[in-house]
Amino acid sequence: MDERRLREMPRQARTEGAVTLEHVAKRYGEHIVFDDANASFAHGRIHAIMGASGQGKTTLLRLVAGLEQPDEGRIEGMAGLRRAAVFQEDRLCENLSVAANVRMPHPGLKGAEKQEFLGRCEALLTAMALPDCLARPVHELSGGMKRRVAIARAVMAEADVLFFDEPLKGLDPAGSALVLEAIDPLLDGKTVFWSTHREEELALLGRPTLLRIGDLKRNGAEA
Ligand SMILES: Nc1ncnc2c1ncn2[C@@H]1O[C@H](COP(=O)(O)OP(=O)(O)OP(=O)(O)O)[C@@H](O)[C@H]1O
Repeated sequence: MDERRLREMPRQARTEGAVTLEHVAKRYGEHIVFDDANASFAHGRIHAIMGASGQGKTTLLRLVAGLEQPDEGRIEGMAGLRRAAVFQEDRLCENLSVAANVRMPHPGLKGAEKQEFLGRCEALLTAMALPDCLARPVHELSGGMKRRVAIARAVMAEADVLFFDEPLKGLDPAGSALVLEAIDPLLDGKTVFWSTHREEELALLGRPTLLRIGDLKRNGAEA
């Protein structure tokens, strides 16, 4: 990987405070996902959200991201913050090139700035073992390659808060380690919500705070 180049990438300022959940309830019909959830997630940290399938990891991320509203209670600490996400589906535009996809959050980039941005994307994708793919249409890529493009797009977006919902799904352990090593400098100082059910990702994430979603259902949690 081109370490020097990655380290030149701009970093976000650390944000003070926390995202808090206060007495949050969320139901789908009769199904109660959260009853009285209370939690605090410090800004500028990586928060690993762990739990078995169906426990509510995606629901939590969607609530904090503002894509769903709680039935009761409040979520504070997100006002005015820029968000980017990798959800379980890649949500890439299949007929567009990789370059066009990673540029989507930056529609105003032109000329030298655009070239400089694409140079940084190329360095990041190369570090993820995806060299020379910027010009390729996304529909030509494998599932694991698309995952990495979706992750690159999110970390290259100028977001304060990043949501990753099982982002390494479908990647083997070596590929997962490579991706995490590559994006690590770009997560610095950002508030990151990272959902997974794989314990081994915790070590790869460095020192994330850990929320087991079962604890959120039972009681308050602070991270
Ligand atoms: N739009 C919806 N309508 C009805 N039920 C839903 C909806 N979204 C989620 N649920 C239910 O809410 C519960 C929590 O779902 P969620 O997707 O948050 O779990 P998860 O922990 O992310 O699971 P996985 O690891 O499988 O992605 C599940 O029982 C699910 O069936």
